[in-house]
Amino acid sequence: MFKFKKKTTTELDYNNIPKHIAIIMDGNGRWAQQRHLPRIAGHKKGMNVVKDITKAASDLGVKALTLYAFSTENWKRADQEVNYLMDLPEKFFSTFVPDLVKNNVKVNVMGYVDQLPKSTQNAINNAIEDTKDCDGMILNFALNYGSQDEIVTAVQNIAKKVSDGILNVEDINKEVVSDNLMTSSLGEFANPDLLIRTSGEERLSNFLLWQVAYSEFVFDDTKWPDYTKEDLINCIAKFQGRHRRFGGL
Ligand SMILES: Cc1cc(N2CCCCCC2)n2ncc(-c3ccc(F)cc3)c2n1
Repeated sequence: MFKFKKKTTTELDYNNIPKHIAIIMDGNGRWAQQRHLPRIAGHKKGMNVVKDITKAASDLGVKALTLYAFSTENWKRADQEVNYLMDLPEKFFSTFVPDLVKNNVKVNVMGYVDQLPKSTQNAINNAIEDTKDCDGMILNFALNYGSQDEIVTAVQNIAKKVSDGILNVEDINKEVVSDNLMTSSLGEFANPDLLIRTSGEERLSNFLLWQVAYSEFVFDDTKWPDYTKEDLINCIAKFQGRHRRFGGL
């Protein structure tokens, strides 16, 4: 049931650290279930792993780290679990903002934030304000996010610009679409170089569908609550071990 990991030291090429890493932090519920704990115990442990991996990624020189924290589909879960999850951003920032500032990490949140509880929105806005002058790694939380909704919203915004005479139909291209996605605030780091999904599932689950067109995917069997800096390094090593092509030879 519990796999003991062989300690290995992996050498990374620090000239080829993926600039933007996106992570689907999966396996929290199953981690708790295997230990006969309530699901929220997995989320609680998972939040502490977010802190560890944020620090690890920043130390490794990652420029942007996107974490899939809550999808638009997660509202279907039990009320008790959703209520607990909605408190996590506040809990995270109440203890971690000083560390983020110390590590020069800038907070960004993408998703339909206006649909979240006001207390959650306030915690997010305060953290964004407190870290706005940080110019190190961007910690980008996907919260109440869904890629298909994101694309529909982008199409609606572009159509409005055309009807308002701001944009001509023939001027709509890939850059215009990208500029209207929620990741546009990440600038040159909008598209992940590496997408990691933990706990062995090999699905995108409506995450960054447009942005991952040329990303490398690494699926790690480790459940998120057990994920460590060593696991992140191993995933980056797999990324570095692949010959990356952008559609060319
Ligand atoms: C809903 C949710 C769940 C959540 N889990 C812990 C990580 C595993 C995935 C599920 C549970 N975490 N962890 C951190 C946040 C968070 C989100 C936004 C923000 F601005 C600051 C922190 C979070 N949010």
